[in-house]
Amino acid sequence: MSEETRARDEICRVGASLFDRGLTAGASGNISVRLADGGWLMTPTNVSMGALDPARLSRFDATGRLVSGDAPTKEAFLHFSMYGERKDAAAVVHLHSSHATAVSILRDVDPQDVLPALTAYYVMRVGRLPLVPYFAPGDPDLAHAVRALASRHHAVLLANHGPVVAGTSLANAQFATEELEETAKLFLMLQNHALRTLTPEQVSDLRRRFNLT
Ligand SMILES: O=C(O)[C@@H](O)C(=O)COP(=O)(O)O
Ligand SMILES: [Zn+2]
Repeated sequence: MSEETRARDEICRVGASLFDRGLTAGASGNISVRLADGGWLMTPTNVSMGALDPARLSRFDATGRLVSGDAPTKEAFLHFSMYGERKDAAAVVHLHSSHATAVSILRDVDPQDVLPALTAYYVMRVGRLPLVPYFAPGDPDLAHAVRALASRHHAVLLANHGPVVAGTSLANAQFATEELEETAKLFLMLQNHALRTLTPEQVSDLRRRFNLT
């Protein structure tokens, strides 16, 4: 089986898994994968993550030209922004997962780092999470705003919208997105409770141990 065939199947399998577990509803969310020839596969616009067809994914060549498949996600430029700034990114996942999206709507969060270091696994998979100011979905200014953060952050939270996460593989992007969602859920459960978050020393220790940037 070719690398591209495997990538097509993996995108559809991951999309169905995310959809079936309620991590993005309706036709929300999008996924992309960078291929070895420098091109990309992206999910088409207006399609449920639960009903993706490997043969209909949007295929771009290495110059970013659409060469086959259905019309791509309206966030194609946002995905390209991530890849442009992160040479190690092999995949990008964007969801409207409920808890992360709820946090993206809270008024009093730190826009430099929206979620506290609640657990070690969150620090290991996500790290710092900046809030991208609100722009309409598909607005080129949204892609520009993500580009401005992407060299320093593989995960960002779009205000009043949802998370965007890059990974060195589709599995890593998926796992980090799921960890972000679980941490957002904990954060909301713990509102109005006194927290004992990880200390800066504990976070630095994790960064050293696991070679995190
Ligand atoms: O929120 C939106 O409209 C997009 O960001 C999205 O999640 C789904 O759009 P398409 O990928 O164009 O279907
Ligand atoms: Zn969206």
